[in-house]
Formats: sequence, structure tokens, C-alpha cells
Amino acid sequence: MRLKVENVTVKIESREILRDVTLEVEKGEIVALLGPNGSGKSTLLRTIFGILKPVKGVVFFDGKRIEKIEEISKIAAYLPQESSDTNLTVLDVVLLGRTPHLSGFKLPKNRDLEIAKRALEEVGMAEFAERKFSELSGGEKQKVLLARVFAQQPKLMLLDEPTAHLDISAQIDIMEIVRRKVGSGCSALVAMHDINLASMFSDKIIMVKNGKVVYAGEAEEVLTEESIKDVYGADVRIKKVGRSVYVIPKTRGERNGRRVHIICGGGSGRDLIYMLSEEGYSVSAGVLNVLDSDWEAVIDVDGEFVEEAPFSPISDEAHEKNLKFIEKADVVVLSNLVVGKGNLKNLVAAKKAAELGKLIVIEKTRFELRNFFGKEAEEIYEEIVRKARVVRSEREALYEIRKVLDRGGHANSRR
Ligand SMILES: Nc1ncnc2c1ncn2[C@@H]1O[C@H](COP(=O)(O)OP(=O)(O)OP(=O)(O)O)[C@@H](O)[C@H]1O
Repeated sequence: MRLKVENVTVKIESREILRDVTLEVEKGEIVALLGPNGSGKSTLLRTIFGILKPVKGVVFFDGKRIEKIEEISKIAAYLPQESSDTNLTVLDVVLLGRTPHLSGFKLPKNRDLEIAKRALEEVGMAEFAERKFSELSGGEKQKVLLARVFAQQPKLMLLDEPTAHLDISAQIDIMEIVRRKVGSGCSALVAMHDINLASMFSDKIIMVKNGKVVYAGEAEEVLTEESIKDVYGADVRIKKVGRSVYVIPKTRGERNGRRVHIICGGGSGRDLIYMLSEEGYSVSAGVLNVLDSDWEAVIDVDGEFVEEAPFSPISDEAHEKNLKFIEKADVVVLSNLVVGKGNLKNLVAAKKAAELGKLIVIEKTRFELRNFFGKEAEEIYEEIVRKARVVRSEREALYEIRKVLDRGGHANSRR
């Protein structure tokens, strides 16, 4: 079914909750409704379902204006955000979905029972039919409530946060069930909080803010750093993988403001930069040559950095700046970098970090194989490893960093 909401304004107790809302859901589409708490998502779904009456504007179902809830519920089903517990069996809860199709006070017939059973099968809950609804887990209840929606045989589903409070695998289960149903010709407008789940499962995204539609379109065009900042006031990074868009919160200083500085270069710090950033640490790196892949990585995670011109040796100025970062950091990591004339100062900086008792060294390959400077570098390195914690991989380094920072200390245990 095609849904069209045209210039709808809704007031509750003389307050405008929805303002001039216009949107469309095409036949066979899942449209995600995103927006912060209190932005009007539930109000919009309730208005479409006829529970609330707009003071202005019209809702069209397949081009027809239908206003009575009894009529709407024959073609559209609404799953509210909160459902009360009941002593009914699972099958009886699902049978309630048949109510709009029963005339007067008539009891469900065999055909209704068949439809309810089929709906339970569709959500993979057939064997729960005789169980008490109140005894099910949150995820199981949600599937049963979806089965109730399916039993209504709707052409349009209005789902208010169907995945709320569920673990990630249950969330995906529910959204896959919804997608299968939509695949069989129904349409869905789904209020959601998880932007990534919305991007993964919807054909279109509508973002609401203060009762207004502010962005609408495909995930790729709608989900931008700017739109999310505008709607949620949150700083995020956007990653595009295939057709999907992933939103990653920017984590500068989030993990108790813990700072990790990485002395790296030539791609030797790249993996750790991403790993630490995903963990929520505030990452900085230096000294890096502009255009180096570590330089690109630290910019990508929105970290701070000390840079030097491309292919140029580290200047005194950059070195001093690097030392300042080292002082500010809670943990410093020396990556498995190659040392030459241009970046010997990075080794000197690492020595300073070791003396401060906050250095972790990643040694994947023996230093002599990476040392193109000679004896002096070797001596500095030997001094460094005497005072630092030495690990063999990024994963091990991450483990050490967690250990050190989560207990609030320094990385000064010896190897
Ligand atoms: N029955 C009501 N009486 C008074 N105010 C209401 C009522 N229902 C909703 N509101 C107000 O309307 C605004 C929008 O609420 P709504 O529940 O539609 O938002 P939402 O986007 O669904 O939020 P959430 O994500 O928290 O569920 C809120 O400010 C809310 O307080």
C-alpha cells in the first residue's frame, strides 16, 4: 500500500506536536522514522493510525482518505512502543490481531485461527502457541506482537520501536522478519533509534526534529555528519560500506578522557589508531609526514597529530610538539616503525616516554631489521626497551592499554 501524509499538523493540549508533516511510503517499502526522544515519531504513527486527529492536513491510504480507526485497522496495523502484559496465551494474543476483521461481537472462526497460526510460523514462534505471553522473554514477546500485526493482514505496518530493549541478534531477527513481510507486498513505517539498523534495513529514511520532517531520502544521502549533528546534536563519523552507511560516534575523550599517543609512521600505527579509536580512547599520533598512511588514519579518526612536510626529516619544532603530546598522554605506544635518519627523533621521543614510565613498545620484527640509522639508534632502542613494556602485536598492546588505563596507572611494568 502507498501511504501519503500531507501537511499534517497535530496539537495535543494546544501544543503543536507535529508541524506540517509531509511524507510518503511506497508499496513494498520499509521506511525508517528517525529522530531524538520527543521529536514526534510516536505521535506521527498514532496520527496515521487514526488515534489522533490532525488539526490540519490529510493522510491518504492508496490515495484514499480514511479517518475512522475501525476502517484504518482493516488495512493498517499498529505496534505501539509499550505493550502491557497479559495472562492470555501466545495464540490468543495473536488472535487479537483478527479483531478488526470480526464483525460485531463475533468470535474468531477456524479461518482466523489458521491465519493466527500462520502468523506465528512467520515469526518462528509456532511452538510457543500455548505458552503464557507474560512468561516469554522480551525478544519472544516482540515476535509474538509482530505476529499479531501479521494476523491483521495489513497492507501497511506502523511499528513503533519494534527492536527496543532487545539484544543485537534479536534486533536483527525482528528486522529480518519485517523485511520478509515487506517483501511479500506490505509496506512499513518503522520508528527506530538505532541509526545503523535503520540504514541496514530500510529503503528510505525520514528524520524528524521538533515535530517536523527535516531530512528524507535514501540512507546514503540522508545520513551525513551534518544531518546527525543537526537532528541529534551528536558528533559522529560516517562510513560507507557498499550500500550501507555506518554511523560511528566520535569518541574524543569519551573513555574517561584517556589519551593514547602513538609514535609511528609508514603505516606501522594505522591498525592501532583505528582499534583505539573504536575502543573510545582519545588518540593522537606523531611525528608523521603529511600523506603518510598513519597520518591519514589519525585524521580519519579525528585524532590530534604532529605533522612534518612530506618526505622531510623531523624538525626540532615538530619534535618539541611531539614531546608535549607525550607529556599529556596517559599511555604512549611506539609502533613497529622503521628507523632512519629522517625519523630518529621519534625514537628519542619514545625514550622520553619510557623515562616517564608510560611507554608500550610493539615489537613485531627485531629492531635490527628495521634500523637504518646504525649504532646510535640501537643504543637508544635498547635503553627504551629496558624501561618499557614490550608486546608483539597491536592486539596485545590494546590489552595492555586497557589494563593500564582501566586501573588508572602507567604502562611502566618491565618486560
Ligand atoms: N498524550 C500526550 N500528552 C501531552 N504531551 C504528549 C502526549 N503524547 C506526546 N506528547 C508530547 O509530544 C512530543 C512528541 O512525543 P512522541 O512520543 O511522539 O515522541 P517520540 O519521537 O516518539 O519520542 P521517543 O523516541 O522518546 O519515543 C513530546 O514532547 C511529548 O511529551
